Amino acid sequence: MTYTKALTIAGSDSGGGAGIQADLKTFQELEVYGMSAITALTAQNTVGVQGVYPASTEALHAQIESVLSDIGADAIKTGMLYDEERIDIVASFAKKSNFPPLIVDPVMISTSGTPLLKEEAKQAMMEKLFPHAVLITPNIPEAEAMTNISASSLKARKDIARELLTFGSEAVLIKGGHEEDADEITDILFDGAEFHYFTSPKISTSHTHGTGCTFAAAITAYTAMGKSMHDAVRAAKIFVYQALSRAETIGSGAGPVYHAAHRTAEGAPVKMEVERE
Ligand SMILES: Nc1ncnc2c1ncn2[C@@H]1O[C@H](COP(=O)(O)OP(=O)(O)OP(=O)(O)O)[C@@H](O)[C@H]1O
Ligand SMILES: Cc1ncc(CO)c(N)n1
Repeated sequence: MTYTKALTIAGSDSGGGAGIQADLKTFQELEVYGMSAITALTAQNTVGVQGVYPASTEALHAQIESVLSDIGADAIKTGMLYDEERIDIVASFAKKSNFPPLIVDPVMISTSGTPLLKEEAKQAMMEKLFPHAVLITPNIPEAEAMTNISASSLKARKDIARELLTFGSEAVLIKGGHEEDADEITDILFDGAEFHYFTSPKISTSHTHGTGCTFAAAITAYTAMGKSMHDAVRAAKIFVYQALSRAETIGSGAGPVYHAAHRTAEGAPVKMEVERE
């Protein structure tokens, strides 16, 4: 059997719910061989982030070089990148012509409010990394922070998607998990030609830690398998819906999603619509 392989370049979440740990769990659940390059360690649990300890730039460079020069990857994902120096390292690899499809989850701030990317590195991420990505996956606060457009309406979210696409990624996915007072959640995928809407009921739970990482990791795994972007997003949305629907209490705060839920779950109520630009 030949393995399908994926690499995550992200921060470690000691609590196991987000970051590298969520990515590797997701890859494994989807039978994709997972590898990691750690940008920073976080001391983190369900209550918050107690500390952030960046890996040296030398260590980050060496991890990516080790993995790609020997094992290789069918798709790569980034999560927490911490600062511009570390973005530069990732971009120096991503520039190479044989670099695998890159999914950039533009992680900026933890749910509990701790910065995971330095404010001054935001522009560098947009200008230096987005042009190499097949997909970027901002949530609503990240999309707003990158464009200074309030994402309050569907029209505004479409404008945000159009603006973010100008940075050069092949597609943009605006995630709707932060939608307040909603019964349904819609994620919008835009590739310059079509808007695809993926809608599911909103699950009422406070255990949403790691949804964004898990979603982007599942998209990366399905991309590594060779699915089209639309099919990868659809399959990943089902995976994360199932993981959220089975999230149990762990710790005293916002617990993690349950990555193994798809093993026993039967489907998920995800509706899809498409609209031409
Ligand atoms: N309560 C919910 N019910 C159903 N789906 C949800 C819910 N919350 C998030 N999702 C889905 O989970 C995925 C991740 O979206 P979200 O906007 O929460 O990402 P994020 O904010 O980056 O995650 P994180 O909480 O890890 O920072 C999307 O597909 C979104 O639609
Ligand atoms: C390490 C890490 N990456 C990403 C997130 C965002 O969920 C987090 N809380 N921690």
